[in-house]
Amino acid sequence: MTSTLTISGLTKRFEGVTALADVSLTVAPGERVALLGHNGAGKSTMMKIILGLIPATEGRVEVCGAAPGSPEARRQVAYLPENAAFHPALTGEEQLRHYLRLRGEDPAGASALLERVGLGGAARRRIGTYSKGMRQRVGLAQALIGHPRLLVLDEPTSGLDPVSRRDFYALLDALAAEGAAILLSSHALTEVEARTDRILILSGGRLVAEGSLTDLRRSAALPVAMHVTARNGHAVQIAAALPGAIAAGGLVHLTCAQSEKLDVLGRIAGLGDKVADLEVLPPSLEDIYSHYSRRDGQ
Ligand SMILES: Nc1ncnc2c1ncn2[C@@H]1O[C@H](COP(=O)(O)OP(=O)(O)OP(=O)(O)O)[C@@H](O)[C@H]1O
Repeated sequence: MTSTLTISGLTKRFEGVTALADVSLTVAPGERVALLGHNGAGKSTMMKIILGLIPATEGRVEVCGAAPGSPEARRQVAYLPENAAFHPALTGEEQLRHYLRLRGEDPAGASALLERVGLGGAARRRIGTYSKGMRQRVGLAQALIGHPRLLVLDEPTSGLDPVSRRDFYALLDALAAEGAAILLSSHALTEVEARTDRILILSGGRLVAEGSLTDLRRSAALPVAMHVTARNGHAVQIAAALPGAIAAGGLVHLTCAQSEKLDVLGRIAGLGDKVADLEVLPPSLEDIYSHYSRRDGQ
C-alpha cells in the first residue's frame, strides 16, 4: 500500500545542534503511530518539517507523494498543537464557520463537524466556557476540515482527564478506520500503548526503536517480573526453590530473563500446593522506553 507519509534519511541541523539524524520511517493510511521521546529528542522538529514550516538539512520527506508545505501536501495534512487556542468570545460554531470560510468551504458544514467531535450540544456556547478537553475537540474539528489524509497531533491529550482522553482516542480510532494516517507525539506512555498501532522512539534526534509494543518488548529483551502468592506460610520454601527470589510476607518476588521464563514457570508449577497464585508482569512501556532512551545516555 502507498504510504501517506514517507521520510528517508532525514537530518536537521540547527547551529551547533543536530535535532534529527538520518531518520527514516513511513506511516500507512489508517495507521496510528506514536512518536515518543524526551524533551529535546526532536519530535517537534520532525513535525515542523512534515508540515513544511522549516526545511530539512538532508533527506527526503513526502506527504501523500508531495513535498511538505506544497499546496498538494497542505490540502492533505492537518495539524493540532498541544494547546489549541481560540477566540474565547466566539461560539464553537462561529469559530468553525470562520475556519471553513478561510478554507473556501461551505460554513454550513460547521454543525456536522462539531457533532462529529461530540460538541453538537455546546455548538452555541462561547469557547471561553469550554473545558480544555472541549477546546482540544474544537481543534480536532478544525483539523478535520477538508478530510485530511494525515493528522499530525502534538501531545493532543496532555492536560485532559481520563474520560476526555478516552473520548479523544475513540475519535482518532474512527478517523483511522476511515483511512486517515495519524502521527501523534505523547509523553503519556501507557495510553499510547493501548491506542496506537506502532511506536517510534526518538532519542537525541535518532530513531532508536520502531515497532509494535510486542516487537519492542521482544527486541529490548528486558526481564520479566513474577509475583508468587504462597499458601500457608510456604513463602520461604518457595523462594529457596527459585534462583534470585525474595520472600516478603506471603509473597515471593523474582525476575528472570525472557529466555528463562518458561523454565521458571515450570519450576513454579512443580511446587504444587505451596503456590496459591502467580502473577507474571511483562516489562511496561515505561521500562522499554527508558531502555531505548538510555542508549544515547539521556
Ligand atoms: N530553532 C532552533 N534553533 C536551534 N536549536 C533548536 C531549534 N529548534 C529546536 N532546536 C533544538 O533541537 C533539538 C530538538 O528539539 P525539539 O523541539 O524538536 O524536541 P522535542 O522532542 O519536540 O522536545 P519537547 O518534548 O520539549 O517539545 C533540541 O536540542 C532543541 O534545543
